[in-house]
Amino acid sequence: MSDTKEPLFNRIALIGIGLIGSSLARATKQRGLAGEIVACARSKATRDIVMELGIVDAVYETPVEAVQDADLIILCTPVSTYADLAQAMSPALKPGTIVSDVGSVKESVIRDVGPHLPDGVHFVPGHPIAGTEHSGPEAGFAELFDGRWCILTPPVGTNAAALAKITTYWEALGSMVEIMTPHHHDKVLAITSHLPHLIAYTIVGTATDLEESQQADVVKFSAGGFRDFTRIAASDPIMWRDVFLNNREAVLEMLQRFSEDLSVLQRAVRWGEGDILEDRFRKTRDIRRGIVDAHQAGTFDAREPDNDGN
Ligand SMILES: NC(=O)c1ccc[n+]([C@@H]2O[C@H](COP(=O)([O-])OP(=O)(O)OC[C@H]3O[C@@H](n4cnc5c(N)ncnc54)[C@H](O)[C@@H]3O)[C@@H](O)[C@H]2O)c1
Ligand SMILES: O=C(O)C(=O)C[C@]1(C(=O)O)C=C[C@@H](O)C=C1
Repeated sequence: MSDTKEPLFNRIALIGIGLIGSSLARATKQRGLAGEIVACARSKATRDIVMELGIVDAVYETPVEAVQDADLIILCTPVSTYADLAQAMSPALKPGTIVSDVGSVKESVIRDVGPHLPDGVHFVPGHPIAGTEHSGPEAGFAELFDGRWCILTPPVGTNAAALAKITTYWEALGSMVEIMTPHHHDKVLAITSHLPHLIAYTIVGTATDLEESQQADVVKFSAGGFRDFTRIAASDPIMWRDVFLNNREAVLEMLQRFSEDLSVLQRAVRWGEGDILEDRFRKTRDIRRGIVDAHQAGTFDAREPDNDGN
């Protein structure tokens, strides 16, 4: 009798094969989680690259071809494409198929995808809290999800077996799974991910609007904090446009609070109120230390948040 383990899924279809899709393809293949991995990419150039990279078994031009006979479909494109993709692939979906995604916002995804799925198809939205500023199929790597959180936001009434299977899949990719409501997800991510990106895009934009003489020195001396902002501000413009268009309420709420807090610091700088500045900076340093401690205890994130040794 053979002791070869059955893969978790017979056929996984990845709709969109950029940073996240190609990382999923690589990790799924490396860990033997699917009998077959197929993808959908619109351009021939991308399809050629993906086949050359050898990360999938087949790649199709249209979603309806790609999802044929798949038992797991994962949307890995910018979130504004989800409604059209769900509509396009729905005629090929069979009862029992699981549809998931990796989108950075969740309430809009449920709104956009859910109505297009036929009865009996299980929808389990997800979001790996892992990424880089790079995009495209060459940017992916198999270890991306290792030791990172993956948040699942199953709608009320989600099939328990489908939820358990997606949980097992992400855990097999090395992630830690947390389940929450899409509303809670969007609020938390608005402050931990979306606002930081908005601030990075702003500060780098502000620096590039300076007079020419100052601009040259911005580039020359951007070795510290500013350089970190430029990394984040290099993230994909389409993906991030879609995040802000689809998490408007939560981002605006966090932005309002942020602006108020910034005004307090602005006032302290103006009036030389050192105690206010010091108090705030001490509190934030404690928060950072708490995050690192939780990380080292294995309760926050199994990977170093950064490599600065703090
Ligand atoms: N980059 C990150 O850090 C990160 C992290 C977690 C989740 N996400 C989410 O993952 C998703 C994909 O992001 P990414 O970083 O992999 O982006 P990416 O730009 O690297 O890849 C997206 C791919 O989708 C393709 N695409 C766009 N529209 C398509 C369509 N209609 N049909 C088929 N393919 C299409 C693009 O050509 C591109 O190859 C987004 O929804 C994003 O919110 C990104
Ligand atoms: O590390 C990065 O470059 C990221 O921006 C990753 C990051 C994040 O903000 O943490 C970006 C978007 C996601 O939806 C999830 C993860």
